[in-house]
Amino acid sequence: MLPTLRSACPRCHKSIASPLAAVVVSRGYSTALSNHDEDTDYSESFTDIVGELKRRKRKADSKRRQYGNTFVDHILVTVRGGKGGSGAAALQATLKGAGPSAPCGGNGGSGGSVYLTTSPSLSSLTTLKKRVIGGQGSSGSGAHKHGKRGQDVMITVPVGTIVKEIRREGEEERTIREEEELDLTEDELKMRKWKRWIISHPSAGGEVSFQEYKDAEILLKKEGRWKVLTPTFDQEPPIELDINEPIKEPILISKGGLGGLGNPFFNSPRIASRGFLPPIQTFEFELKLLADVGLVGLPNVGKSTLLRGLTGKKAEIANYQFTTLNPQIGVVRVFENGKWSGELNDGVEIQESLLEREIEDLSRTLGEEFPDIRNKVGGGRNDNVEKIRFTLSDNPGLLPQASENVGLGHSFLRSIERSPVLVYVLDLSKDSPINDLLTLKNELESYKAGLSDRANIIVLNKADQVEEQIGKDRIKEIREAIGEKSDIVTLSGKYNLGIKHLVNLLVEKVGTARANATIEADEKRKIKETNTKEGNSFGLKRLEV
Ligand SMILES: Nc1nc2c(ncn2[C@@H]2O[C@H](COP(=O)(O)OP(=O)(O)OP(=O)(O)O)[C@@H](O)[C@H]2O)c(=O)[nH]1
Ligand SMILES: [Mg+2]
Repeated sequence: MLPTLRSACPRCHKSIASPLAAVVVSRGYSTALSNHDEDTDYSESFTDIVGELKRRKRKADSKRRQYGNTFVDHILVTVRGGKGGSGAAALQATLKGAGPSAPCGGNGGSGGSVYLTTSPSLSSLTTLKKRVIGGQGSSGSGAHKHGKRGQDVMITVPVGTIVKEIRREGEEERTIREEEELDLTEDELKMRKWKRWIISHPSAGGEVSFQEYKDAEILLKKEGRWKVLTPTFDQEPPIELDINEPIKEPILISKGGLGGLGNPFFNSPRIASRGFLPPIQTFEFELKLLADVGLVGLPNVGKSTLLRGLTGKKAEIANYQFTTLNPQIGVVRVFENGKWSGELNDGVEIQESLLEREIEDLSRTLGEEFPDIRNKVGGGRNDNVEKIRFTLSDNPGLLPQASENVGLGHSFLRSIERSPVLVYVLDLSKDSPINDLLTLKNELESYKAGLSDRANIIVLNKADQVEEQIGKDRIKEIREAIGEKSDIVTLSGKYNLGIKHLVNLLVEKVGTARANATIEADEKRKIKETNTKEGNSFGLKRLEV
């Protein structure tokens, strides 16, 4: 049953029973509105929407052809803070014969740093660049003008990302290593090093002398500005972060280099120093989605619709395969009165997202309030006391041979593997949902032994589209194939029917999974404590001698 929502035609502003009807008109199905002007062509005003539909379908198709390159859950990123700008060796302009001009070179600006933060809108590492470099500080110039600071750069990741620094190498070490192969004299090596860190202006008074360089080095060392080697992992442990909750203050992972000093700082006006080049760090980013419940199903069976019905989160829904390209996580809040966060008013249909957007666009055009498609639980917010809250991930559709990395393949299986409760979602309106179930089981099992049994809730969706007897036969067939060990829930995600039973089952399974996890963690802690007492903190028992 479609909801009856009041709206009006965008052209003539005549009242139409439902905005859905207006959309139907827009697509040329004018028979649906027989009492409306027949010679009016409404289709033009919606061509952009139809175009958008085509564009999205093309996008989904091309993503599918890329065989899973869209969901990135593991990536190596090289990061470097920005280089500091150089100091300037400038002299103040003086009148002819007025004596020596004073040094007036400004300092270089320091380089921008690289920070890490989280965003709730991300559910993949796709947006990460492979190289991230802080902005370079600009050089100082005459008249004591200091250079500008380089721009900071932010790396944004989803919650659930593990970040590990796996390599760190400074420019200085690399140069020293290369020089070792050149067979240079000590003086030559010294001169090369000075030239790396000091800018000299030999224009007036011939070459800059050894002594001038030496003095500059002593001064820079005194100021802590002489380039020291990058600390190794033993000296300064690598950065390791397990991001389980949103980051409040961005975390610094790579500091920008200090700017160089201008010539007023040195004994010789012909000398200034260069800005620092921070070391290159390689980070490994891995996304582990932290959902209590994972939905597993072939494409287009209604997983995203179910996520919406359970969580109220606006997941992408459309009637073509691979609408969902990245896992989506929503929070299911279940209240003491039996309601849950995504629960809708009775009879309200969960729309395909495009259709929903059309309705909202129409309301916007007409300056009306948005139709209340996503009603929240109950009227008053304080009516409900929360009983349990858990997360649920809607995953991209699984394809046969996913375990051999076909479709979104391994990356997606890796993420569902982490959910302690798995739910198979099948389309009951298809001829043989049992075959789909066997395909899913087979893929999970081939990926990891025992994983297929973890999914012990089977959701048979789209029950509204099946004749009663045919539906019963299909359910019977599935029950016979799987035995009594799994729960079967027949429902219609789209029309919000039968979901309550699923919510109750999920509450029970998530509760059990959490209790088991607590027991396991307790046991591990106890073993660790015993081992620490008896042996050492690495869990190795001390041998009796
Ligand atoms: N009749 C009916 N249609 C449904 C039901 N659930 C979902 N649909 C429709 O099925 C189509 C696919 O739904 P989605 O929720 O996008 O399916 P999905 O499994 O997330 O698809 P992918 O993201 O491509 O894997 C949409 O047109 C939904 O409106 C249902 O219970 N009954
Ligand atoms: Mg989907």
